[in-house]
Amino acid sequence: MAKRKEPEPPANHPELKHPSTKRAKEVDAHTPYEELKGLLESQKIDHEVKAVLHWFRSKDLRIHDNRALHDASETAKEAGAPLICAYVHCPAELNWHGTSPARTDFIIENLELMQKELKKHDIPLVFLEASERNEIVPTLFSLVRDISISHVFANYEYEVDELRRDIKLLKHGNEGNFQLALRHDQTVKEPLTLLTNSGKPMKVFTPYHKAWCAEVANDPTLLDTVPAPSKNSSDAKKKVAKLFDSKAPGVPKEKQFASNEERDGIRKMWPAGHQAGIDRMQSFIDQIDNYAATRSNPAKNSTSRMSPYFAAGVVSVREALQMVKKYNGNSTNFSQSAADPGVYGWVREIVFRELYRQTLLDTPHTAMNMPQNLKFDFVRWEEDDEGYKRWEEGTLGVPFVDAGMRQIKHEVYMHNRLRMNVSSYLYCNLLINYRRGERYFAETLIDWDLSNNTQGWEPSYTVFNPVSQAEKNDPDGEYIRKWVPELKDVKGKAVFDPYHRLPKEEFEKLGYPAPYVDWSKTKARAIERFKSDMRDAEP
Ligand SMILES: Cc1cc2nc3c(=O)[nH]c(=O)nc-3n(C[C@H](O)[C@H](O)[C@H](O)COP(=O)(O)OP(=O)(O)OC[C@H]3O[C@@H](n4cnc5c(N)ncnc54)[C@H](O)[C@@H]3O)c2cc1C
Repeated sequence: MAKRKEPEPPANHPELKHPSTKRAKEVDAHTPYEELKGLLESQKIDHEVKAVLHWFRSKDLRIHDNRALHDASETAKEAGAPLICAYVHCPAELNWHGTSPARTDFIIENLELMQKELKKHDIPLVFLEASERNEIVPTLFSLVRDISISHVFANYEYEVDELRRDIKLLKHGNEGNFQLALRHDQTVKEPLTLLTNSGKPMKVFTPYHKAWCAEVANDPTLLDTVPAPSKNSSDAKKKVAKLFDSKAPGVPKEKQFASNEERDGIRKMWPAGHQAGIDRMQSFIDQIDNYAATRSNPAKNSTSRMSPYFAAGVVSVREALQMVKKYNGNSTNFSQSAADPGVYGWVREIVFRELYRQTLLDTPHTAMNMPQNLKFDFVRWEEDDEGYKRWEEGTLGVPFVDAGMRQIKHEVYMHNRLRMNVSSYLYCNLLINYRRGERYFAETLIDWDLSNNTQGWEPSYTVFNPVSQAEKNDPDGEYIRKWVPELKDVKGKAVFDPYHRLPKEEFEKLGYPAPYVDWSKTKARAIERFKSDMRDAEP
């Protein structure tokens, strides 16, 4: 039998472009992470410390408990050399990832606050601008050369392109006489260190979670945090005096909010800054008891809403877990048998985040617009622009899904239960390429995070039923009534499925659409399509 071909992405949707499954497997077999690690190990490391640079990227925007920044500071202090910080702003990079206006603004606001904080430590934060993605390294390199930096520190970013960028920097280092040091900072357990008995990185959540809990219970130092950097000495400060008045980058035109009113509303909802993140975490701990019982009920607002702070690294997960540890009787045993259900449940979500980073390094093709299960690349998706439009505006006639899609528009955030439901509806019931939804999330969310998002969007055969999901998780219909005002006066269980549960005349008065597709029929269509298209697929 002829080998089935992967369908070509349609030309009018460049965001759907991706490499072949063959290329994906090649990258998995020779990962850029391995290459980078090898190059780091073979570096010359006898440079005299003249000036030290910490390069902030968009995932470590804090000065507290920042591993690379701390080590940069210690290196500079020991040698009496100046410490300088830099951030390279690259609008093309924001476009490449589809970063939302909200996340762009959040990043820039945090950078401005950090610049002020660092100034109090007599450390300059220099803003550089690279017009194109391939200009990022040369732009940083010119700063390194201009001020004779001997040591560059940064925290690892685990996405393929970001690893390749660091490989490029390292090659410059070898030519340009500086040394590069990268630190693992995003997680508690370093990715690729929780292994199966046969020595392979764990992939399955339950064993990973069990192993993670055991390690953290036995070794509380895994949660140790490091202090903010030391002040530059007055001599060191003098040497870098001209770098203190660097101006924060402006928001690129295509990343601006529609209005100042919208911007102000979002900034109020998601205030920037480390202290704002810590305050939010503290308010969450005050009600963490409710988490186990109501975390899946989107009306109860009982999750932490810490995701934007974790995604941009404004607060580290170690700092957050130190606070949880205090609540947990000063114990780092977060397993089910030892911790309160709220604590156990919340830490479990952090562990998902950790596993997803391990997965990103283990199967880097997941950062290349390719599904984890490569067979899904063989599915023929529907080109249903009307269906997509209704999905995005929240007018599918499916209350739970529509409510979620309206929440994301207003809050640049969506409750996890809804993320699960709206994604399933898009690629199962509408049979629209899941990549379109993944991209829309990136373009809208303030908490966009490549590994959480791509793995959240990983297609599967599970088709969520939005009516029973709503009945179970939003039992009073409060969330639906809040976000879909057309249904606010609908009484009782009719709110979950008004088209089928109200008399025709009553339904017609609501001004709310009938379901765009039939759930049962489209569920059967999706299963059939997945089965038939993946049957002979040989990625
Ligand atoms: C389709 C889909 C897309 C998603 N896209 C993103 C994304 O772009 N960015 C993002 O941070 N999360 C994403 N998630 C995961 C999850 O929905 C959010 O992290 C969570 O809703 C954030 O709210 P919270 O901070 O109140 O979570 P809490 O319940 O308080 O959880 C605490 C933290 O744990 C992590 N976490 C929680 N749930 C998950 C999860 N399922 N997977 C991985 N980490 C988790 C987050 O960092 C979160 O802040 C996605 C999930 C799905 C199903």
